[in-house]
Amino acid sequence: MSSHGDPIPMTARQGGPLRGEALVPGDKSISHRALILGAMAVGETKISGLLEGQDVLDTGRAMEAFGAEVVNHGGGNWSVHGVGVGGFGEPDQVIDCGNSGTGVRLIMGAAATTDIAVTYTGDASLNSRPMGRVTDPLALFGTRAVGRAGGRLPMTLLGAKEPTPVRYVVPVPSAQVKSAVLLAGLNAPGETVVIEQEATRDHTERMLAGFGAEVSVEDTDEGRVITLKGQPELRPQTIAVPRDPSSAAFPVCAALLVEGSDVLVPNIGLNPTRAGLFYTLQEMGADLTFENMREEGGEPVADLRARYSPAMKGINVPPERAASMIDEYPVLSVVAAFAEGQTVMTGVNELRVKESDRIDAMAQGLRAAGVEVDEGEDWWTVTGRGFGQVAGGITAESRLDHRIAMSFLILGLASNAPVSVDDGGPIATSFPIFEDLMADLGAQIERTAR
Ligand SMILES: O=C(O)C1=C[C@@H](OP(=O)(O)O)[C@@H](O)[C@H](O)C1
Ligand SMILES: C=C(OP(=O)(O)O)C(=O)O
Repeated sequence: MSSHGDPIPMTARQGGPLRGEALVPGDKSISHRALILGAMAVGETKISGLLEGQDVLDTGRAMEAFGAEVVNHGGGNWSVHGVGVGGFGEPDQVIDCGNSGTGVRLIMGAAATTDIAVTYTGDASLNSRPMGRVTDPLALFGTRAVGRAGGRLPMTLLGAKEPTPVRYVVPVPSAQVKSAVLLAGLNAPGETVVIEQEATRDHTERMLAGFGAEVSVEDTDEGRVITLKGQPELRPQTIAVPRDPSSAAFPVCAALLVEGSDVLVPNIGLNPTRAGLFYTLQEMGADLTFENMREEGGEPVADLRARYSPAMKGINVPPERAASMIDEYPVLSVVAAFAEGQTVMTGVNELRVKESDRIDAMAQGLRAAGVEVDEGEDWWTVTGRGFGQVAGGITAESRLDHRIAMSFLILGLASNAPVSVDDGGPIATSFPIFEDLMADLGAQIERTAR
């Protein structure tokens, strides 16, 4: 994958307005889940609009290593011939999940309750991220894990021989942890119960129900209680993946910041557990509208229209909204740099354990670009300089983190001097068409000579 290869330095600079339609690729979270549940069903699942980013391709290869047949029919159409719950075979090679936390954590869960030994690894970013948050609950099923110090990859998981169902209160707001436990629960007899205190993205619950599992969700004083009946036969599905709101965030924020812009981003998944950024931008005064609201495949979708919005103001982003926009804080911090007044972001410790420490990565680059940023362990603030007042003129480190690379390039489209990133390679993990899509809108982003 490109983030393993030579760095791809890139530079963004001011140009004319951004205009047109931005057809962003399929949702990354839903794409991973479609491949994994397809591999756990009996028969052929058909997927259209699959994200063909490296993270998802790595998950597809992993499903093949477990014995599923994964076929690319072209044009975003894929099929997965599954081996059934409990049908995973032992891979004869290490499972390399590249840069993807979602990939490795969900796959660990899916394989944890089958009696096979699996070794996982990833790139330097993934191998520095904590896996104990997943292997701790998987141990309750009877799975054993041996990895590097601090629960880091590479790591081998010995699947439970006789899995027992689990009741688990998720200690951090993480859809990856919740999903790993639910996927492990699929091959445990009886009921697995997962309780989350803060609602996180619910694609796993929705898709499990779609594949015919018995799954119920109840809001109680203890939190959101998800109950799954183990050992179902999953029925293959036809899945149309909606476009990714987390990718849409980049052309949307660019349009808000670049003078004269008017961009339509059609058919975006607006699941409420994902849409927090768009409500935050509206509260800041963005000219952002949801057109043609509708339901598709059980998920709310709309066309987003974003226009240049030079009167945005900083706000306090409520901590209870964090999970619904967790991947969007880096690009929000860029918008906040142009707004008037301070933007306060609290309840965001999780940002420190993503592909990079995202608070530190954005704070360092924004400060170098002339923006005041203050931070604590689980909060940060950006003091907006106003439109036309952000200096830029930096080269930011992307730290093997696609969202950091794209966020700094968006900064460069509106700052006074160009902004470069040392490596745009990681962008291909989630948004492989980013450069072409932005160029079609009129953005001045180019690869720079090293
Ligand atoms: O479940 C998922 O698909 C994801 C969950 C989130 O991670 P956490 O579970 O670590 O919050 C998010 O950051 C990631 O991009 C995708
Ligand atoms: C955090 C992210 O992904 P993952 O955890 O799957 O690596 C992301 O895409 O922003």
